[in-house]
Amino acid sequence: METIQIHTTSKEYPVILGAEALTALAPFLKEHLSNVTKIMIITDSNVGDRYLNQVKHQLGEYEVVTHLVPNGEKAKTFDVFYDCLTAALQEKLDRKSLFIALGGGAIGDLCGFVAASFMRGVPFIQLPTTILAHDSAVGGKVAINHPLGKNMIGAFYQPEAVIYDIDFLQSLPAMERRSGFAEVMKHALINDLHFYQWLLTDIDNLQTITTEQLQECLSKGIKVKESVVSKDEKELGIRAFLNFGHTLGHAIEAEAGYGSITHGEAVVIGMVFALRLSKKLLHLQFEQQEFLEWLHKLGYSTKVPSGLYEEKLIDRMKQDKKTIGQVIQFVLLEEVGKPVLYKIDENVLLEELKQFMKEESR
Ligand SMILES: NC(=O)c1ccc[n+]([C@@H]2O[C@H](COP(=O)([O-])OP(=O)(O)OC[C@H]3O[C@@H](n4cnc5c(N)ncnc54)[C@H](O)[C@@H]3O)[C@@H](O)[C@H]2O)c1
Ligand SMILES: O=C(O)C(=O)C[C@@H](O)[C@H](O)[C@H](O)COP(=O)(O)O
Ligand SMILES: [Zn+2]
Repeated sequence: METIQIHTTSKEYPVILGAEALTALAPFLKEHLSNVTKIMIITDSNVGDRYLNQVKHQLGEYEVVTHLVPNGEKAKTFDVFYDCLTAALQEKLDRKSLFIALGGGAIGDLCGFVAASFMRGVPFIQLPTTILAHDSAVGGKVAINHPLGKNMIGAFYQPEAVIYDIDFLQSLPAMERRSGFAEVMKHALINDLHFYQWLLTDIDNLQTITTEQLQECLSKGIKVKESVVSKDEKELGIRAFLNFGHTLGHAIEAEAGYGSITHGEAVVIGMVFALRLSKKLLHLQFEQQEFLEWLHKLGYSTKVPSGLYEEKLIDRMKQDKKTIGQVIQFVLLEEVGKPVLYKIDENVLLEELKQFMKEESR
């Protein structure tokens, strides 16, 4: 088991990562949150059916209630958010109560926002169950979606701890492995050429990846994230680099309908496009073909899903949180490990996107 300490301006907390990390939960509560009155676990049925009893067993001496929400992106809606708050009030949670997010990024984002809002803020702990959550559980971005844009309603609100038991990852379906691994690639590409090269040479199958390799990927990814959020918790500057691949990725998710493509699979398409722009506009030296072949071998599609239109995607990008005064901004790379935020003219972007969608659909 490994502990990675996250330092942000508002809070410091540990990520406890490894096999059987769940056993660290009760000792953590005893040491740091000894006066907890009640615990509400927010989870979904995919995760709850498999792991809820194990978690409850660890919490034997506490008063625990569970609130079940829809699986996946359907959890990040106003209605579900409202229902969580209603359940918390009905269960008489108070300011000394604790929320636990048991699940992937959707559960973490929702539960974190519930915790941030309930009585103006009560503590929460993240128990991630997906690869993707090495990203989402760290750094304190919590949010729900609006039909007009991804993660539009939310807060920066840090957890008390992230307890990341990698035994939970064994039941992840292939599509969710791909989704999560996309954020591992992102962390490598924006921060560390050696990390990227190691991924490219050592990881060729996400189903047979070893526990050691997986833990190494998660640990390295979390350290990249820590190095960014410790300097810029609220995205006043460099935190935007963590949005590499997301300008187009989020537009695809919203335009396709939340949940019809996984977050990571949309981000992969966004990264491919951002790398292409980086080569064209910033003369990035990068073996794009090698990257594409690796992605295809791992099972990713690098095409924008059919039925989506360039103009509509551009409209979505104009509502991206990085867009200021209607000017779209992309995270591009000058080099692998050297990201920049780049303002891009809408007409240039439209032409590039048209070309990309034409070539990638061949
Ligand atoms: N806050 C952040 O910084 C941040 C970072 C990246 C992504 N996100 C958000 O995270 C969300 C995606 O998270 P995700 O990829 O973890 O997906 P998810 O939480 O939607 O989970 C994906 C699916 O896998 C199931 N599942 C989860 N764990 C499982 C397990 N161990 N075994 C079997 N099934 C399991 C879930 O029930 C769900 O159906 C998106 O909404 C994205 O916007 C947030
Ligand atoms: O932590 C961040 O900052 C990120 O950008 C991480 C992203 O992987 C994540 O998808 C995040 O939720 C996107 O944030 P948003 O502000 O663009 O909604
Ligand atoms: Zn993301």
